[in-house]
Amino acid sequence: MLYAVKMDVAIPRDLDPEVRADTVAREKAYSHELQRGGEWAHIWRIAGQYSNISIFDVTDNERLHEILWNLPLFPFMTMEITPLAQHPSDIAVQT
Ligand SMILES: O=C(O)CC1=CCC(=O)O1
Repeated sequence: MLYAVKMDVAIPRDLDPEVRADTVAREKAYSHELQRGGEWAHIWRIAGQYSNISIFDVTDNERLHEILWNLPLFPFMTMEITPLAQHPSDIAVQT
């Protein structure tokens, strides 16, 4: 199942700089691991914002929840999740 996830990051300005750097580094490593495994299919920066739009290719809602819940930056994010279905006009899937 495919999902588009918009993640808006808001790290408190008074967070200890070492904790911030460690959390961001762990977020990157976690994301890379999931990208290599194929479940985090795309990640795009939204220009001018500390936000991204990502595409996840996962088995079900529970797996998506598990992935998102375990993001190191999860406590500092708000998310908007959109389930995706094939579009009938997509030439890649027309028969
Ligand atoms: O910077 C972001 O948009 C948050 C984030 C998600 C994966 C990652 O490495 O950073």
